Amino acid sequence: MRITIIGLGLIGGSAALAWKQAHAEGRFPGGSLSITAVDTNPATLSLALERGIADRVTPSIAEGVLDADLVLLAVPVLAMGAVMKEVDRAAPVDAVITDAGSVRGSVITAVRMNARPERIRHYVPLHPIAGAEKAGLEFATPTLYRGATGVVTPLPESDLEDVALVVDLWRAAGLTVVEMTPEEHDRIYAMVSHVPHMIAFALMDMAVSSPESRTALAAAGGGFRDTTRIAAADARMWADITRANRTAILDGISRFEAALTHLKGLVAADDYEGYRTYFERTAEARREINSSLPPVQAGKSGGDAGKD
Ligand SMILES: NC(=O)C1=CN([C@@H]2O[C@H](COP(=O)(O)OP(=O)(O)OC[C@H]3O[C@@H](n4cnc5c(N)ncnc54)[C@H](O)[C@@H]3O)[C@@H](O)[C@H]2O)C=CC1
Ligand SMILES: O=C(O)C(=O)Cc1ccc(O)cc1
Repeated sequence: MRITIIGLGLIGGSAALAWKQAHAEGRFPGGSLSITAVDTNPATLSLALERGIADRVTPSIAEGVLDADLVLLAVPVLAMGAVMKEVDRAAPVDAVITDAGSVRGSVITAVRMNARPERIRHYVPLHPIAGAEKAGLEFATPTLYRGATGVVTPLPESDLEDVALVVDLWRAAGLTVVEMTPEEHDRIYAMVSHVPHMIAFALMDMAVSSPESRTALAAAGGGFRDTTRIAAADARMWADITRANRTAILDGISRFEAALTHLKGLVAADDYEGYRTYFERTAEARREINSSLPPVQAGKSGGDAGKD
């Protein structure tokens, strides 16, 4: 199988490494494997060749997708439409297209607007819920996806064989795949990923705005570090996600404000029983995440998308 990855950063590079490893271990579902990398950053392409992450590299999308069986779009979400336009012009008409973007609704719309209608049958969006606060190929690792969840959001037109192929490929990289509708995906990831990032950014802003910030940050313990780790994430990526999922993020921020206002009220009233009960409830909910339940089979569209 000839895979072309457009955007060989943390996500695209880790996918390449994971698939190469699966292939070396005889677990790659697509038979033979050859990876072509396309990236606008020449240093990334040099590194990809130097480390054997890709077999071929090119800055040209047209050249990179010419004979592709499958194309993975792993560029920032607001770049997906422009990239798809170039892919559409040059890729074989039956090439499977998938994208790893963090937002579904607006990315799917951008892909639809920039591809001929018959291509959409071969388009299978799948968002790996694995990453880090570090961007770029230098941080890519073959184990990034191991044990993580992936969310596939097939379109009404999606070819079922293509859906199964994309799911199998990501499973070989280590993901457990669940299925959601795009709307469900964007609401849920606003709540468990996008808004938590907004809160981490705001928490950092609060800390650095304090006159005592230097002393405070140097003296902060694990709790502050844990809750703000993701504030170090890539600014361009998060600006793109914010615009692309703005409505759901605004709704999530409002719900967070309501939760914080409720807690503030308990503290203001010094309602000891009230806030103790509140902490008990949230602690119990948080501990449940640790009890290693299988990934949530979200959505009425239903459950585990792949076949076992
Ligand atoms: N970083 C994370 O934790 C996660 C990110 N994602 C999504 O995956 C996608 C990629 O994110 P990362 O790999 O983290 O970013 P990254 O910044 O590490 O990599 C993006 C790569 O795309 C290249 N690029 C940008 N525009 C391009 C274009 N027009 N044509 C070709 N190459 C281009 C950049 O040079 C860079 O190498 C984004 O859509 C992001 O929302 C999904 C899951 C997790
Ligand atoms: O750094 C972390 O813990 C993350 O949560 C990474 C992440 C960022 C964006 C996504 O779309 C999915 C995962």
